[in-house]
Amino acid sequence: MRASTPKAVSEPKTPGTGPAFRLPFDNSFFRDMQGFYVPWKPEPSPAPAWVQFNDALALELGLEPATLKSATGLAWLSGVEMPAEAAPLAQAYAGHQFGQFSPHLGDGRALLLGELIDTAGQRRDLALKGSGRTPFSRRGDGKAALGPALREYLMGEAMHALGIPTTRALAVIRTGERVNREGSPPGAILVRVAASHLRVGTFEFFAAREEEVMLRRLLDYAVARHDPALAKLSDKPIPMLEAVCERQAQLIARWMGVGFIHGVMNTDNMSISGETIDYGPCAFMEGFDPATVFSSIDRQGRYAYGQQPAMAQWNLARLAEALLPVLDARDIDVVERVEQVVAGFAVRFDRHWTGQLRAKLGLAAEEPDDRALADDFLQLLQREKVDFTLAFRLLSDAITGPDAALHDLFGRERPALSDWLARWRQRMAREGRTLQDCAATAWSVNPFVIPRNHQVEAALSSAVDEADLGPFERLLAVLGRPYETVESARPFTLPASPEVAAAHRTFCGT
Ligand SMILES: Nc1ncnc2c1ncn2[C@@H]1O[C@H](COP(=O)(O)OP(=O)(O)OP(=O)(O)O)[C@@H](O)[C@H]1O
Ligand SMILES: [Mg+2]
Repeated sequence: MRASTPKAVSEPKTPGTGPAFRLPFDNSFFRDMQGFYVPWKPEPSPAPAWVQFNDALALELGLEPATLKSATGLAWLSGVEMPAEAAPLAQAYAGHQFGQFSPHLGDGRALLLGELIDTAGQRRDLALKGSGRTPFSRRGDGKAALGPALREYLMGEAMHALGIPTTRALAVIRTGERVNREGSPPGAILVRVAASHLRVGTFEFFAAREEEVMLRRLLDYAVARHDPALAKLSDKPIPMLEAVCERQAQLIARWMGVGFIHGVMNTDNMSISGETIDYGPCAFMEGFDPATVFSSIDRQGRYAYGQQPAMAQWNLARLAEALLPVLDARDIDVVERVEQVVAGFAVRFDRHWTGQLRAKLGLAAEEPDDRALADDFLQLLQREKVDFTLAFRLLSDAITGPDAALHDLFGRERPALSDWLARWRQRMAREGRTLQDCAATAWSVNPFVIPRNHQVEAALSSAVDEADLGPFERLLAVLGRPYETVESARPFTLPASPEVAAAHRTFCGT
């Protein structure tokens, strides 16, 4: 650990001695993991310019925003020049994409620049996405368009503010060239910060090549980085698999608690660290329906909202398979134990999901019928495709306030809602806590505002088509305080559905 490295990047400049500041990288992956990557340089951006810079994240990394936002900082993060201590590399990985195995994916448009130790002592990757072709690019151009880069920035910040583990963006930079996509949009680089870029697909890459020694090294590296408490065990694969299952079970329950649909839960987009990674065609669900899909490429609904736990488990089974070569072959029960761990994901998820739902209903005590109570509410939502976020927020408000707005939202299901509310209130009376406390529980997990797709798209089209970042920045600011009732943010709580929006507007006066 290099926690004692100067926190800020500023250092006094002595004329003629090079840059006035540094990025204090400590590149464990480059150092320890030869054979897992190709050293590679980004393509220099022809005319780079900042589009977004994340001051708060820079500070978390121990970097001075003002210093990094200099011309030198821009050159470093746009491929024009490499910071002295960077060791840029493209990582190898494979992956199951929509069920099909691709043995050779890897960073086709991304590069790990290096690792930084943040102010909390955590190791974080600093990577570029959209920085040009690499040996893994296949037929791709190695580029990213400005719209999707800004989308990833916004979604990552929204998830972070919601308290959900996620990769985040330090910056979005225009490269100064147009990319070969529909409408020839501006090209961009997303500067991404992650607990690591180890994916389920990283293990699959070496398992498919039957590289047992490499798999062992990868396992040791992943454990040292994400589960150091397990590092001393002589037999690490099963405990590591359990730890990854636990993190994914928590993550998927948190996603579903805010209506998040990842959209491309391929094994190459599932992180070993338990962070959300790759905000491709993701979105937040509005009207509640577990079959909701956002991605046009997901025609079968494989990654629909309600499929996410099953798909996470499927991906974890692929991780388990990839670990088989490093399991103790003398242990005849080993396959059975691995199967139990993967099957155990469902139990872990269920526990976290029940916990989420309980909190969403304002409950803290545990009663056996809580899950049925919550499921009945979800069924009511599903019948009329009621807006998921509004319903739970208005339900939270109804704990200590009036419930007229909630009734309006349920349309024809109002009588059924009244019956359900009566049951819920009886249950809450047994909490042994004040209603204010119950409301505080509910408000802490039921966001007031989420990134609604129609608003995200409008903000992105202003940014990309009209070079007006105002709407994007206003949305970003609102999403930074998702659980607070901020009166000026009411317009951002409106769903896409005109009927629901109209009813809500009437009620809220927005
Ligand atoms: N424009 C591109 N050029 C080259 N390779 C690409 C391009 N777009 C995607 N790929 C590669 O295709 C594979 C799957 O892409 P996917 O969209 O899941 O990842 P990504 O969004 O590029 O990156 P990440 O998962 O790091 O966020 C990856 O190997 C990725 O590097
Ligand atoms: Mg990806």
